[in-house]
Amino acid sequence: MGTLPLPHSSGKFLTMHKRRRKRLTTRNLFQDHAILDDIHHGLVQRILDRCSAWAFNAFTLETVAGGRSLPVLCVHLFHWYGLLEHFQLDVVRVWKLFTLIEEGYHSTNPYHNSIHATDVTQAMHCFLQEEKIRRHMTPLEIMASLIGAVAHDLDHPGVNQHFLITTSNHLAILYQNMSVLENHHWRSAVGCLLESGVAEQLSPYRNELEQQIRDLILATDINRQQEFLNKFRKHIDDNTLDLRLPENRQFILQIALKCADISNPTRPWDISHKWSLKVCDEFFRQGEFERELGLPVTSICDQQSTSIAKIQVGFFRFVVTPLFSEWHRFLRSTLSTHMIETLNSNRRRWEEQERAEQAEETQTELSDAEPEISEDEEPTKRSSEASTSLHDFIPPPPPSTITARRQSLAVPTLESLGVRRHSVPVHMEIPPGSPQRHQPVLPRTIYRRESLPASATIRISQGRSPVSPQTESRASSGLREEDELLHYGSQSSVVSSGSPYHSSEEHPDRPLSAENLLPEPSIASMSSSAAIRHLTSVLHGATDRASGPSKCLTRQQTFPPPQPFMRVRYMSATVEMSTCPEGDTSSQSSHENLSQHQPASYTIPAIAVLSPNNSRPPDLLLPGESKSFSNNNKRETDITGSEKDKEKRVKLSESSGSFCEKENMDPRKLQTAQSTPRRGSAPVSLPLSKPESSAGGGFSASEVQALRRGSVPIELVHHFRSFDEDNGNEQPSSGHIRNITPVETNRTFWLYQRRGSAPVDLPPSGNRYEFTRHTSLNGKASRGRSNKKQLRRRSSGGPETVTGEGGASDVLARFCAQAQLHRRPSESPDALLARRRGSLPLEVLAVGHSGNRPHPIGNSCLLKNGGEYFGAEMCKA
Ligand SMILES: Nc1ncnc2c1ncn2[C@@H]1O[C@@H]2COP(=O)(O)O[C@H]2[C@H]1O
Ligand SMILES: [Zn+2]
Repeated sequence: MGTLPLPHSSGKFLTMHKRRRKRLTTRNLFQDHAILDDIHHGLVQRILDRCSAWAFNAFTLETVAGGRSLPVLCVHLFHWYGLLEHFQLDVVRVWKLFTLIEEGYHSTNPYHNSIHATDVTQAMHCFLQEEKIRRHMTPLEIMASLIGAVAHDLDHPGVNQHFLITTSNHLAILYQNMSVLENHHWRSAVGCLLESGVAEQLSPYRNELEQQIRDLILATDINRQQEFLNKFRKHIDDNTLDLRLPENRQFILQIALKCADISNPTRPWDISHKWSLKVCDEFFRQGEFERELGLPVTSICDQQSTSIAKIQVGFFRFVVTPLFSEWHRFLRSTLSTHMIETLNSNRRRWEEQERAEQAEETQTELSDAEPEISEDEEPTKRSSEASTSLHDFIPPPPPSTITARRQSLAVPTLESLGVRRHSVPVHMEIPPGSPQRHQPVLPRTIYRRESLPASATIRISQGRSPVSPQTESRASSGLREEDELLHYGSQSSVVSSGSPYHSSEEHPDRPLSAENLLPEPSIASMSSSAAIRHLTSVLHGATDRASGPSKCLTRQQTFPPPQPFMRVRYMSATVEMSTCPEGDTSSQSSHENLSQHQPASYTIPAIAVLSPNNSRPPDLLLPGESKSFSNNNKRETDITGSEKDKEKRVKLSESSGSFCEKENMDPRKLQTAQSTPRRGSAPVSLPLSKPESSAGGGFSASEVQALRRGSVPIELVHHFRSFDEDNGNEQPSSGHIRNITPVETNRTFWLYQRRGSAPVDLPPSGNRYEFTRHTSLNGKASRGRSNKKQLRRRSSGGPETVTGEGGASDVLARFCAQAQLHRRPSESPDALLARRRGSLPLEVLAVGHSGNRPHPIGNSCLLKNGGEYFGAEMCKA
């Protein structure tokens, strides 16, 4: 057997440090004047005001927040719960934390992107508001829940654990095939906490916080569904969930996050449907990767043999309904009743669609001449016809899994070494040099054969290959060989010595490489063996040290350091900030390593400059009377503390100088820009002449149209109409849009110039530009990037662009009117132009701009207004 010149493990693992970054939001608009704003402040506020409603639409928030729904929602919630005040957190660091998390999501994933994180976090927030839960939770638990929810899929590569194991991805090796993704998500979350400096501010609580986040994120491993469900059922049966006990609270939060993670089927149909399409898009994309790699295609990822409706019916039936039934049994609330009803109604719609598809298929089959099916083809055909089964979603654990389940990062046992699963199909005997390696030479059945322990390999290869009579009959009943084989340990972990294909060190020529086939090298490329050793030692070292959260593991330690310029975008002032304040000497070598790449100092986002005071608005405090909150917390609400704080932040802002406008620019151009500061979101080529006087000293509509770039996507109008209808509000939507609470002009942040939204290198406005969506089905658009200058949306698959035709001008006019509202009376048009309003005076939106008073924990305000939770039917009822 010759050696195959395959790309071996020197590939870069492009995860958080080097993925394509979100770009500035620029929407598609085929009009002479660019009239789109990054952020629609009033709309953002309006959505945030209703973010406790189950009808929440994360896609809409993503659109109106200019692709920043994640930090906008999270900072808002942190403030709303009073966590900033309670833990004396610097809002700048908190903003940075959520920005890092947002950046850590792959915007190219159709489903596992930052909008999913926003959605899950909002669902978690709704659950935290449930009376049964709310009254027991401590601030630390609330904070852990929010961070756990928002980071629960951080740096998700858009393929599942099975794919990572099959392609011997270094993460699978690092985490020994156990909750591979979930382990990675929580380690990445810890990295963000450290890098943002929030961990430093939380040092008294850090161990506990990290532990809670870990428990929460690891619980989202869908492979552990049955384990949690059984335990949950038993608790409810025995009535043993006394939430005064911390361990019970932790367990309920785990269940809550699991529910939040798969709550999309319980959302109103239009939202739920959209999520269904997105998740299937991602499944099918993985199926394409598998096919390209010549791997057996995972059944639910095989677009040729299944359908979206089939997947949904299976998922609703086998995964969501069992969990939500128990969740409802536990909560017995209006919300849980509503969720179950919506789930059932959505499920009926998918079942209907599935029936229609089947009827169509039958008709086609009847009208076509039936081709003869050979014996060999039979199983494939049958399996493709079979409906989705439980094990397509949740592989059954091996018998010993529940009791002997290995903790993440546990040292492998001899037994586990003995049962290592090969990462190639056991029947696949393709010589290393063969060009067939990269071709789908296997008969395209859905049988997975790659995950066998050595013993099983032998047994099966000696038997009637590839399908035993038993499995054949299972296949015809919708179950597959893989279901059987999974009992050999799909969850059994592995570190590997036995496998000829395992270690990149011993076998640099990998039998299969995804690296050169996949458009996103982040999915499949491998770390070098040295890197793996290093990573493992860092992680194991960290675990061993504290048998808990690591003190000094930063993202830079886990992966190569971020390129410095990537951070600059978010910065305007520079402060010295140690990434590892504890200075744990045991990890010094890693730090030394890193320091070579790391910039000596960290910077803080422009918001410190934009609004020095908004980190602690006086009206948004956690209620002192909350009993649970007084536990183990040293709240300082005295004036001295506040003053000190203010001073500290003002200092930060002073040091920032005039950099505040430049976070959206290519840092290489910063210097030039300093002398010619940008002036907001108008296209740079737009002549900024002073308009003729108009009535009331403002702009005429056409002038404003020429000057503003903002507009609102048409579908937002529909959204607000339907949102209000859903919530039993009869006011027409146009009225709502006109009545959006205007930004209060006396707010501090209006004193600051807005941050621009037009990329500085935008070509002159006379040209027509090509705008592209960031993602498309199967990410193809993003793969075939041309050299042309393209403006990409920052958001990933949020609701779409607006063309500015027809109704858009109407909407625009209203927004122009709003623009006038925002003016200060004495302000000249030039001053208006000079003021920059876009790019998120971030928490300003979420915090400073809040029209409503908060609903702190312990306050039953939201529950009183129960209609806010639900859609129209509930309200009417
Ligand atoms: N509507 C859906 N249809 C099918 N699978 C889903 C759906 N929603 C979520 N999932 C799956 O459930 C998993 C829950 O954990 P993840 O978010 O990691 O990945 C999710 C998807 O794989
Ligand atoms: Zn998820």
